[in-house]
Amino acid sequence: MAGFKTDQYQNQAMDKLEDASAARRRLVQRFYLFLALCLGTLWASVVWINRQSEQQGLEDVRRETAALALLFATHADITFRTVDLALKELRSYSDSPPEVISQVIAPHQELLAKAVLQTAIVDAQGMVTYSTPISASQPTYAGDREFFTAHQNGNQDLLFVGRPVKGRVSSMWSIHLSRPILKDGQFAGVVLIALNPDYFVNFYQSAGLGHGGAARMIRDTGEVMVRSSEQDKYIGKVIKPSPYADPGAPLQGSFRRHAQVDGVDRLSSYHRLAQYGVTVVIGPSVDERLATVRAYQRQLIVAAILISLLVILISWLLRRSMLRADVTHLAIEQSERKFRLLFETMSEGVALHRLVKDAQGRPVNYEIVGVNPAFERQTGFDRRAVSGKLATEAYAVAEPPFLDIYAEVVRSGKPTYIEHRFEPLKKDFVIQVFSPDPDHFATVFADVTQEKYMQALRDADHQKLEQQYQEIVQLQAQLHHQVLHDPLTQLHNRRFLNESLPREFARAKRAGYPVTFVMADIDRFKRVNDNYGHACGDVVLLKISEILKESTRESDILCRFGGEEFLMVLPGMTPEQARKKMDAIRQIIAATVIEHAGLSLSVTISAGVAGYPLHGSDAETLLTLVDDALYEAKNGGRDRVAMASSKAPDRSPVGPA
Ligand SMILES: Nc1nc2c(ncn2[C@@H]2O[C@H](COP(=O)(O)OP(=O)(O)OP(=O)(O)O)[C@@H](O)[C@H]2O)c(=O)[nH]1
Repeated sequence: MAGFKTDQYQNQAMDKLEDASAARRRLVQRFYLFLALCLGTLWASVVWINRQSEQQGLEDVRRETAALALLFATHADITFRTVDLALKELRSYSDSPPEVISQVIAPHQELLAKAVLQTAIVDAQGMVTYSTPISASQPTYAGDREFFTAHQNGNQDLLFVGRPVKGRVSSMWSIHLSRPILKDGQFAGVVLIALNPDYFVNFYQSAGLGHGGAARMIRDTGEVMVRSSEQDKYIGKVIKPSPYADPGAPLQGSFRRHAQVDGVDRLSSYHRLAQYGVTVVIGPSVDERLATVRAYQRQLIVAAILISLLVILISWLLRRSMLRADVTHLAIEQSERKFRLLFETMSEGVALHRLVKDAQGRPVNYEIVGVNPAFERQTGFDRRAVSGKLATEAYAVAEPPFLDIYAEVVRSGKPTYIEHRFEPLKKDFVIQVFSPDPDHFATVFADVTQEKYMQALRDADHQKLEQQYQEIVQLQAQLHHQVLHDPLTQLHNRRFLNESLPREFARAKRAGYPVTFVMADIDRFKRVNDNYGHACGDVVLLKISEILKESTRESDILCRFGGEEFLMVLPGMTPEQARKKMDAIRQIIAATVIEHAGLSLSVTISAGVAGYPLHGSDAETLLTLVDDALYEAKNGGRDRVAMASSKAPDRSPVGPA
C-alpha cells in the first residue's frame, strides 16, 4: 500500500521511513564505533602481548646466558687455578732434572690431560730448559714470546694469560698460562703451560647454544681466545671493544647487539675474570632463542589479521546492505514523491479504501483511507471530512455504495468499471476500480457528464438523420413505383414495359421458350363514362385490373397500356394457350357484376393474341400484331379473343360495332 497513501498517510509513512533510516544509520555508526574499539583493543592487546612475550623471552635468555656465563667463568677459573697450581709446583722444581720435573708434573698433566698441549720451563735468558713434549732437538729460544717479556718486564709473581699463539711447527693454536721463576726476588725464567683452546670449545659446545649462538673467551686486550663455533676463523682476532671491556664496567652483566663479525643479533651475558684479564661471553642468537616466541607472536598476528579481516568483511557487508537499504529507501522516497505529485495533481478524482469485514470475513462496509483534490472538486466532499470514515458515515447512506462490486474486485484482483449517474450531483461518472493489495481498493472517478450530454446530442442528431434518410428512401421507392406504375390501377405502365420487354425477349430466346402478348380492351367504355360518370369508369377499370391481376402469374407482366387497354406479356405460354386463358378471363369479366353508387353494371372485353416465335421475333412486331388482332376482335363484334394472323393484317380502319 506504500504507493497509495494520501497526504496524511504519506507523510506518516515518509516520517517512518526517515526515522527508520536515521535509526539504522545511528545503529550502524555505533556498530562501527564498537568494531573500531574491538579492533583497537585487539591490536593493542596483540602488540602488548607480543612485547611482553618478547621481553619475557629476552629475560629468560638473559637469565640463561648469565648462568652460563657464570658457569663458563667458573670453569675457566677452575682450569686456570689448576694450571696455576701446576705452574707453581713446576717452578719449585725448575732446577731439578727433567725426570724429577716430569714426575712432579705428571699428576697435574693427568688432571689436565685433555687441556694441556705443552709444559715448559724457560730460563732467564729465554732458553727452553724443559719441555714436554719435547718440541725440538735443538735448544729453543722463547725469549721473544709474550709470556716471557710480560714476566721479564712485569717483575710480579702473577699468573699471566697470554694471547692465543699458533704453533710454529704444529700450527696448532694454544693459550699460554705462565708464572715467573723468581730467585731472591729476581726474574729467573718462566714456567709455562700451553692449553688447547679446544678444551674450552668442547665445554662451550656442550651448552647447546645453537647455530647462531657463540660462547667466547676474550682477553682484556680484545683478542678472541676461544670461540664455540668457527674457532679457527676467529681465534686471535681482535674484536671491537665491548661493554665489559670498559674498566668501569661491572664484572658481570648482559648486553644486546648485532655482532660485528657475523651480524647476528645476540643477547650476551659476560663474566669477567679480572685476575686473569679474560672475560667469558655467552651470546645465543636472539632470533634462535626467541624462535618459539616469534612463532607464537606470528600466530597471534595471523589470528588478529584474520579476526580483523573478518570484522572488516562484516563491516563491508553491513555497509553494503545499508547502502542497498538506503538506495531502496531513496527509490521508495522518490516513488512516494512522484506518486504524491501525481495523486495531488491528476484531473481524475481518486479515492482509496479499505474493505471492512465482519467476524465471518464478509464485506460489510469500507473505510475511506483518503481522497485527492480532484475528488473534492468532482464530488464536493471535503477530503478531511471523509478521510478515515466509513462509507456509510461519510456519504450519510444506509448501504455502502457499490459494496458488492468493490468486494468482488478485492476478492478476484480483477479491475472493473462502473458507469453511474449521481443524481444529487447531476453528474455522470465512469469509475475505474482496482485493488492494489488485499483488503484495499482504489476508485478513479472520470467525470463524463459533458461527454454523455454531447453523446445524447449526437444520438438525437443521428436519429433525426436516420428518420430523414428513411423518408427519402421511402419517397424514392414511391417515386420509383410511380414512375413504373399506373396511378389508378397500380398495374405496371408502359415505361416499365419498355424497360422489361428487351430483357424478357432475350431470356426467352436464350432459354428457347415462347412469349405471348395479349392486348385486352374494355368494350364501349366511353359509354360507361358517358352514362355513369368518369368515377364509375374508374371503378370499372379497377375491377377489370383486379380480375386480370388475379388471372396472371408472378412471372407475367400485366400493364395498363392505354386508357382502357391492358397488355399481358406471358413468358412460357404459346399463343393458343394464351388465347384460351384470355377467353376464360373474358368470360369471367362478362359474368362479373360491378357495383358502384347503387348501380350494377357489367362490361365485356375484347382481346388480341400474338406470340413469339409463332408470329414474330421482336416486341415491336408483336405489339403491332397484337394490336391488329384486338382490332380484329373489335371488328368481329367485341367480347371475343382474336389470334393474330401470321401475316400483318390489313390496317384499313374498321368502325365500332
Ligand atoms: N373513367 C375513365 N375513362 C377513361 C379513362 N381512360 C380513357 N377513358 C375513356 O375511355 C373511352 C374510350 O373510348 P373509345 O376509345 O372511343 O372506345 P370505346 O368506347 O371503349 O369503344 P370500343 O373500344 O370501340 O369498344 C374514352 O371515353 C376515354 O375518355 C380513365 O382512366 N377513366
